[in-house]
Amino acid sequence: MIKKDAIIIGSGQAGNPLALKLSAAGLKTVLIEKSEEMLGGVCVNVGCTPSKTLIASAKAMHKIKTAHKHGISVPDVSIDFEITQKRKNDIVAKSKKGVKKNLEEAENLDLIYGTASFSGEKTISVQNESEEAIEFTAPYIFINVGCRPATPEIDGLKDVKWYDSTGILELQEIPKKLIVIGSGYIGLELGQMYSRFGSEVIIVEKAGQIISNEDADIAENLQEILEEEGLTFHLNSEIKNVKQDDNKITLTFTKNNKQEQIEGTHLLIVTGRKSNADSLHLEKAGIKQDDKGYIKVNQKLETNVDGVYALGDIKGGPQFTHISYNDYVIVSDNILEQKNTSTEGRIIPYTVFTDPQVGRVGLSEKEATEKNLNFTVIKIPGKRITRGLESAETQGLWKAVVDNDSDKILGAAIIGSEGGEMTSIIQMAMKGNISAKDLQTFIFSHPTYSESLNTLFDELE
Ligand SMILES: Cc1cc2nc3c(=O)[nH]c(=O)nc-3n(C[C@H](O)[C@H](O)[C@H](O)COP(=O)(O)OP(=O)(O)OC[C@H]3O[C@@H](n4cnc5c(N)ncnc54)[C@H](O)[C@@H]3O)c2cc1C
Ligand SMILES: NC(=O)c1ccc[n+]([C@@H]2O[C@H](COP(=O)([O-])OP(=O)(O)OC[C@H]3O[C@@H](n4cnc5c(N)ncnc54)[C@H](O)[C@@H]3O)[C@@H](O)[C@H]2O)c1
Repeated sequence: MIKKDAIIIGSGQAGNPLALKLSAAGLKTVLIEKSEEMLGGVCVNVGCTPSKTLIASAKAMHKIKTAHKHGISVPDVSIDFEITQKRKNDIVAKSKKGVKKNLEEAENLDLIYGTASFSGEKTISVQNESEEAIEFTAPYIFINVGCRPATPEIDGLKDVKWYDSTGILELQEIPKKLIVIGSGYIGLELGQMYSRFGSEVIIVEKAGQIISNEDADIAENLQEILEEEGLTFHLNSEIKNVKQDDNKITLTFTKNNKQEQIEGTHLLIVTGRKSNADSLHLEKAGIKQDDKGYIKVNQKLETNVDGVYALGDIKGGPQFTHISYNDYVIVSDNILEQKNTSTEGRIIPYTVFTDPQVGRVGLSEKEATEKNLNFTVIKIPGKRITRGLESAETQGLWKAVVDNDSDKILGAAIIGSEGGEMTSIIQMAMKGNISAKDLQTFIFSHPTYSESLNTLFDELE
C-alpha cells in the first residue's frame, strides 16, 4: 500500500490543474489516468479541441463558398481532408504534449496509467494491462472520471457501422449523406460542420425541438438558419430500426405517428453521455450515486464520504470544460486556502459552437417562468445588429431576461456571430451588478457587436 496525501482519479479538466496545484503546495499527490491516449481528458483528446478545430476549418470553407455575398466569386472550391485532419491532429497532439510535460515535471506528483477503482473507503487499486494492481491510500481522494457516449437501444444497430462523437472526428473521408441521431450540442455542431464540408446532413431528434433545454424561439431560430444552409430535420421522431446493405444505411422511424425511412452513407449517434462511475466500485467505499450513476455531492463538491470529492461531468449537472475547471477552483480554494467557496449562485455560461453560435448565460425565459419570477423578455433580430449588417452576418436573435423589481439581468441567449463572447459580456454585467438600464447607455466602441447591447437593452420600457 502506497501512502499519499492526495489521489486524483482521471486527468480531466479539473484533475490536471488540481494535481499541479496540490503538488506545488507540497502534498504528495498521485494522478491516475486510464490510458496515456486519454491524458488530458475528453476535452483535449476527443471533445472541444478536435471538434472546434475542425469546425473552424468548415467555417473557412463556408466563408469561401458564400463569398459571392461580397461580390467575390471563387470557382471550384475543394478540400484536401487529409490536411484538414492533420491540422486538427497536430493541435490535439500539441495540447496533450503540454499537459504531459507539466504533469511529468511537477515535483511531488506521480502520474500513472491504469484503471482506478475503490478497494475500501480510502483505498484505491490501480490496474493496467501489464502489471499487478497497485494500491494507494490518502486522506484526500478526488474523482474526475467524466463521461462517455451513451448509446440508445436501436433494433439492428449491432449489424451497422456507425460512429459516436469520437469516431466521427477521425473520419478520413467526407460522408456523402450523413444521418445524425440527436440534435443536442454535438449533433448540431458536427452536423453543420460536415454539411459545410460537403455532406448532405439529416438530423433525427426525438424531442419536439432542437437543443431541447432551450427556449422554443431560440431553438426555432437556429433550426431555420441550419435549414437555410441545407440541413434537414425530423423532430418528434422515434427510431424503430436501422439496417445496412453495403454502403447504404436505412433508418426507420415514426414521426407524428407516421412511419418514415431515410437513407444515408454514414450514421452518427449523439444522444447524450453516460457516467464513467461504473469502473470505480463506489460501493466498496459507500459513495452515493444518483439513479443515473452520477456521484452525489454537496455545494463544496464533497461526497458523503469524508475527504472524497467529485468534480466535473461525473457529479451530474452541466457538462462543460469551464464548469469542471471551476470545480477545481472551488476545491483547491477550500482545501489549500481555507476559503468557503461553493457552487451556490454560480453563473453558468455555455456556447453551442454552431455558426452563428448560440451564447447562453443564466436563466432562460422557460426557467424564469418555472421559478415564477417577475420578469420582462427583450429581443432583437440579427438584422438590427449594425456590425452584422456590415459583415454580411445578419442571422440570429438576441434575447435577454430582466428582473422587473431589481432591473438585474437574469439571463441571455444570443444567436449571432461571436454569440458566446457577447454572453460573456452580459455575464460580467450580471456578476458585477451592472443593471439592464446601465447597458442601455454603456459606452462600447463603434462599430462592435457589443455596441448592439445598447440596442437590445433599449427594448426595455
Ligand atoms: C465532441 C465533444 C465536444 C465538446 N465540446 C465542448 C465545448 O466546446 N465546450 C465545453 O465546455 N465542453 C465541451 N464538451 C464537454 C467537455 O469535453 C467535458 O465537459 C469536459 O471534458 C469535462 O471533463 P471532466 O473534467 O469531467 O473529465 P473528462 O475530460 O471526461 O476526463 C475524465 C478522464 O478520466 C479518465 N478515467 C475514466 N475512468 C477512469 C478510471 N476508472 N481510472 C482512471 N481514469 C479514468 C478518462 O480516461 C478521462 O481522461 C465536449 C464534449 C464532446 C464529447
Ligand atoms: N459547445 C459545448 O459546450 C459542447 C459541445 C459538445 C458537447 N458538449 C457537452 O456534451 C454533452 C453531450 O452532448 P450530446 O449532443 O451528445 O447530448 P445532448 O444531451 O446535448 O443532446 C442529445 C440529444 O439527443 C436526443 N436524443 C436522445 N435519445 C434519442 C433517440 N433515441 N432518438 C433521437 N434523439 C434522441 C435528445 O433529445 C437530445 O436532444 C452536452 O450535454 C454538453 O454538455 C458541450
